[in-house]
Amino acid sequence: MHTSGEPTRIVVNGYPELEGGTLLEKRRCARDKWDEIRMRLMREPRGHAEMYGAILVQETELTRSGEADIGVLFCHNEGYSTMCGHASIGLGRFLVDTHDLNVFPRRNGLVQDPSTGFVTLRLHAPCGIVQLSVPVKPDGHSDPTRPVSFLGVPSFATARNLVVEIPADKLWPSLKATGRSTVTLDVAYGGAFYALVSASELGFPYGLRGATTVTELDHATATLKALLSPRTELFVHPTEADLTFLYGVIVTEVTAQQRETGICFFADQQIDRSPCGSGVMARVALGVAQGRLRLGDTCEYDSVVSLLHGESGYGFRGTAVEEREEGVIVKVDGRAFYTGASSFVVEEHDALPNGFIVGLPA
Ligand SMILES: O=C(O)[C@H]1NCC[C@@H]1O
Repeated sequence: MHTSGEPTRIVVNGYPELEGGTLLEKRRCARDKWDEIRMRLMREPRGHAEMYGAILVQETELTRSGEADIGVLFCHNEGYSTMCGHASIGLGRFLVDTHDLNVFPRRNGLVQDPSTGFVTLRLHAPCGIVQLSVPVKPDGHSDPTRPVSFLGVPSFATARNLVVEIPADKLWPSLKATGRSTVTLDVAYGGAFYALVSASELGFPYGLRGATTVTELDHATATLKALLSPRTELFVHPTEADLTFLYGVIVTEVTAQQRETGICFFADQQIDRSPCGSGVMARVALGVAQGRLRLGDTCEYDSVVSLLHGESGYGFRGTAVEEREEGVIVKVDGRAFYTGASSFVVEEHDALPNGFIVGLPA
């Protein structure tokens, strides 16, 4: 499927049983024991450097306790993420539409609210529960004309106005031109940790549509990620050590009243084509912490697709729904579409069984 242009390759069949009682243990098992499957599905020649995947996990500790309907692991060009909004939006439609109980054993337990036409389902992601609301047509299929929405895990800011010194040999031309060698940014969690930095802070006074090249943005965000990642005190999750790492850097730009655009570089400098659902959670939580957004406020988020190709209308909306002690509950909505179905094979004599990515270490 794709969500605002960002792909989700949903693994429905053929993935081995994962060891571990909890979803995070299963995530470790996928990484340590079955990583070649991720490589085969994500990387060239079956995938590409920007491919994204969702591996369905029928049984987790939260499906057993009745708190979730199904589990999921997310994967990308480098490993396994802890949250993914765009894939959750696609999965909402897919799980409503599949009637294969081998794929989704609890499918028949889903209930449609007759007053709204929405089906609610609870996805157990590595960061916690993602509660999806999926619009359904009278014929029982998901409705592609209306957005899917989800309520995410509590989101919060961990650093505001953090000044990062860029070493002279790492400065990029646009920052150099400003005469500055520092960048001020924020860090926030939305199921995964993001550094959030405005385009003008990076030295692009005309914003993301200005003279910016993707290469320069790639260099700037990779530099920030390398400088920030060792500062683990910025990425502390209150309960789970496995969630404690910097996942991405989002370059943001305010384009109108409660409307923003941005480019999210995540994992190994993958560029999210969508506005990044978990990034939207982090951005809304930061907006609340800054007093820019209040509970009930909605902000629209455009993405790289609208920046580069002039498309609009396929962004996400983020709403600050509730403030809890652990963080802000953010509602995100967006639209996903089917792109096809595939079967993949690796022949016995294939010299490149696990694929490769041009430009990254094989
Ligand atoms: O929408 C999201 O949250 C994701 N998209 C790719 C990177 C993030 O995991």
